[in-house]
Amino acid sequence: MAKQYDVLVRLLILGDSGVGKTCLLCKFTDNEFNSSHISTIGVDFKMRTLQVDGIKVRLQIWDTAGQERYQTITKQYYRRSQGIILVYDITSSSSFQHILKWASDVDEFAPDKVQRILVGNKADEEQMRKVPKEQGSKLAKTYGMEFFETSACTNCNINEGNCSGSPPF
Ligand SMILES: Nc1nc2c(ncn2[C@@H]2O[C@H](COP(=O)(O)OP(=O)(O)OP(=O)(O)O)[C@@H](O)[C@H]2O)c(=O)[nH]1
Repeated sequence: MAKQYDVLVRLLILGDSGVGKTCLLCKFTDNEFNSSHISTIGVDFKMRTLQVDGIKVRLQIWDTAGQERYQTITKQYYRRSQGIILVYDITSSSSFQHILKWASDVDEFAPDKVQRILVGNKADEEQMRKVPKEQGSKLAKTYGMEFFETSACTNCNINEGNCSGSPPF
């Protein structure tokens, strides 16, 4: 049987409850969007294989519960991750402020020099925006992260270059 992938990469999605972590993952792996909020219990994962420069890269993406009560469980998964996606909701200032706490947990529990990116989700909710795009960009620069605004709802920046009017920084 042909080998299904050349490289396995483990990614972890972190952020407050309700910022849209599960929706981002479902959109990326299955092109599905769920308008209701069903809180993740502990952790869950999904896979997607991409072709990158002729190499089959299998992404194993771990979705974590944002709720405080699951943090003991979710922190067990930091150590094995090779990349971390920190997510806030552009309509929620508190979810943005809490990125500092998520980033400090990453410093404490994830491998040294793990790659991180910052994502401001729900970019379709412009009229409800509480976090200016520049603030997200500034925070990302401070931590040396790439920054994207996304929408799992409208498919903005879920796959590269498919978000007209809202290119990644
Ligand atoms: N407008 C809008 N709503 C979104 C978007 N992404 C997610 N949502 C909504 O936000 C709510 C929470 O989404 P989830 O993906 O369940 O949130 P989560 O971060 O996984 O939450 P926990 O599992 O509790 O940590 C749901 O009602 C989603 O439909 C988006 O891009 N735009």
